[in-house]
Amino acid sequence: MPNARVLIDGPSELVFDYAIPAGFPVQPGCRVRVPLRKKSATGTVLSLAESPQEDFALRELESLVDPEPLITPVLLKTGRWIADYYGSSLESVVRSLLPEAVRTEENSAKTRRIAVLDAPPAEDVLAKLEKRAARQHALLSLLMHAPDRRLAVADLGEGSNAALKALEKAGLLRIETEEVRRDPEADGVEEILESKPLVLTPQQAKALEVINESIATPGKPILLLGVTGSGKTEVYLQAAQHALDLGKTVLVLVPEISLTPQTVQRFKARFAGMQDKVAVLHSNLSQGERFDEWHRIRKGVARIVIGARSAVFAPLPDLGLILVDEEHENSYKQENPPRYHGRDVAVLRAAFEPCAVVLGSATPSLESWQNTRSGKYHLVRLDQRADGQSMPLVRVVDMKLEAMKQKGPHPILSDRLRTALERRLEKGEQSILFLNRRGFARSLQCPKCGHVCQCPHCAVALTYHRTDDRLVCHVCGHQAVVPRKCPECHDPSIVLQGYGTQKVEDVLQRLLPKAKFARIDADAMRRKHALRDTLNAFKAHKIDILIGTQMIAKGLHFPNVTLVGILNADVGLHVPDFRAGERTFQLLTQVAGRAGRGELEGEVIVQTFTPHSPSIQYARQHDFDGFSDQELEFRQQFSFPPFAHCAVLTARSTHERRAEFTLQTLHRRLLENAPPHLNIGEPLPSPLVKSHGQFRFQITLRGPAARPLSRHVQQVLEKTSLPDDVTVVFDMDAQNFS
Ligand SMILES: Nc1ncnc2c1ncn2[C@@H]1O[C@H](COP(=O)(O)OP(=O)(O)OP(=O)(O)O)[C@@H](O)[C@H]1O
Ligand SMILES: [Zn+2]
Ligand SMILES: [Zn+2]
Repeated sequence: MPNARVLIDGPSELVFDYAIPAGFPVQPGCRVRVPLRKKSATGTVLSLAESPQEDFALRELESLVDPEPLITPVLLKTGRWIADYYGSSLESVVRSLLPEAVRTEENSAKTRRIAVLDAPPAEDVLAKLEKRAARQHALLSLLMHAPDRRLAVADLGEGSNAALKALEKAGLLRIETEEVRRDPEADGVEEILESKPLVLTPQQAKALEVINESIATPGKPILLLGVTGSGKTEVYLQAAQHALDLGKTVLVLVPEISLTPQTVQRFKARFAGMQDKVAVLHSNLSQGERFDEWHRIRKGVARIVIGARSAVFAPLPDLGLILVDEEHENSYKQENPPRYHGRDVAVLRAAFEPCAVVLGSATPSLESWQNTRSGKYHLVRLDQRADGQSMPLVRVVDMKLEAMKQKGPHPILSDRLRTALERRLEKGEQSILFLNRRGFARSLQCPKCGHVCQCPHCAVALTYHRTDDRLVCHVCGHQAVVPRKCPECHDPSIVLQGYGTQKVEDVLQRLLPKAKFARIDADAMRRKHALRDTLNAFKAHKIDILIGTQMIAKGLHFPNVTLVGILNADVGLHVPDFRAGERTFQLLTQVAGRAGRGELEGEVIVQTFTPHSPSIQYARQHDFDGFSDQELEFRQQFSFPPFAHCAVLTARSTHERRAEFTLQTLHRRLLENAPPHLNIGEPLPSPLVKSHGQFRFQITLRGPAARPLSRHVQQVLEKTSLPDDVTVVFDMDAQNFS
């Protein structure tokens, strides 16, 4: 007799085996009620298996919570693959498959009572009631004229209960219970106008045809490489419509819901006619809303689901199409267990379903690109802008020369960019200024001794925030007062180095006093709806110049923007990560792509201290092929992805020595019986040596095949007992090397 292995709900990750009573239709993925100590609890069946020891009697399952398994067989299969590939516990995977809100019973469906009139009452009954029971008569008349002859009891007024009871007893009406959807959009202030499909360009039509064929007969994953403004979104919309027309459902993944308001908006607008069939899964849904949306999806009521990474597990039945927008974004990689890559899981799920899957980007990841070269993926290109506009002209300004000219080490604005901004103001056109923030914040440095104010917990420079005159750590949030003199040498002339978006805004305000500015960065966008409001104001041309960080690089479309300035293009190049060049190329191409998206021609000005770096030069020429050719050569030469799988093993502890020692032990064991061609790096301090009060050491592993690498590390971890105060993290296909 097999037993059921059950993951008990609750934070403690308990897993127990239970005997299955005869005739109980239990399957993996079922929700069950089980005895636990002296109480009963709920949980999820992970698997059915013979227990190794038969000598003690297992307790029996009490009951099934839902008659059918909540986790579909395809998702359970996907989950097992994730657990194996990424070296995560199956429990952590099940937690992703069934969100907390769905597993907790308190969130059970919300219901309300409805009075239903199946048929209008006979004339004489009505007449009698009119004389003897005015209240009952009034209720019946109300119901007779209500839509579908149904009314919520709560809407009938306080004093109606007795009358309702009497009518129900007399068999004149029924009271039934109905589920109420906790609708996250219910208080929606946004009015959505339905958009109509556009007539496609020949390239778009060809792309749509390939996708539609794949919806009918799922085959290889499709990589849609379309330059910025080529109309990828329109292709997604029409492909989604096609899948719906065939009675199938659609899953749309975006990098982050809050950062892609325009993409989400366009899906809402196109499917405005069936708004109750669209589910948008954001991170700020209440538990009740999440519960309801999940069940609407599971039952097939919601036909299109839009969400970030974790929506890849949305339990859509009859899935016909998965769209992964901006597939190159590293926010698809989950940085907590299970550390899966949402795009890769989407491809896998599509193979299991089977259904069509489309990965779209203007700057595909080199992993996906290499998959088209090796024939694993099908490549479809859109190499022209949909509105026939040319790609914007990109000029590169050497800031070393500018620094000499302006006689200061950190010029913010070159003469060329300033003149260009002025010209736009005169013509009533809009501009976007982009500031690359990675590793380049505003820090406090002593000009005499060079001391930099650092976070005591993270060993990174603290950033100055003017609004509250404080120093803040951008890793852990630690705050400190601004010193009036250098803590090291007591010199009072301690000064600010570098600049942030605030500084840029101040300088510009001085140089261009007539212009209206707005800032988009994590600080300015903390207020709810701040991003949406600012973007709307920009669209309505209440703002001339928008200044922002990474947050403005994605999917924005403003026809009146003719100038994009990139203030410090090369900052991201100087980080210890083999993808630094790729990231810089992607960012520059995406940001440059915001210019010239309307009738007017666009111009891009890139300020850099390293004007000849390949990432900048290829981005300047909009040359993805050129960039990827030379970058792939470098990757192949040094055995980096996509020619190898790369993983990071990190040990963290508040005790520096213990973290280091643990990692050295693991390193020794990894070297024993290693699979062939596995490259095991030396144990080293992580680039971010200390974070949140913990010291960090790491080993980078590279190997030609994923499974042998992942299994080898898992085997070593299983047979090594770790000290309690050391945490070891295994990150397969790591995206983050800090
Ligand atoms: N067939 C078409 N005819 C006319 N206009 C179109 C067509 N397809 C798309 N457009 C318009 O072209 C503009 C750019 O399209 P869209 O934003 O879909 O491009 P994209 O490839 O998704 O861009 P990005 O990757 O830069 O976000 C939009 O205003 C869109 O409405
Ligand atoms: Zn810190
Ligand atoms: Zn000093």
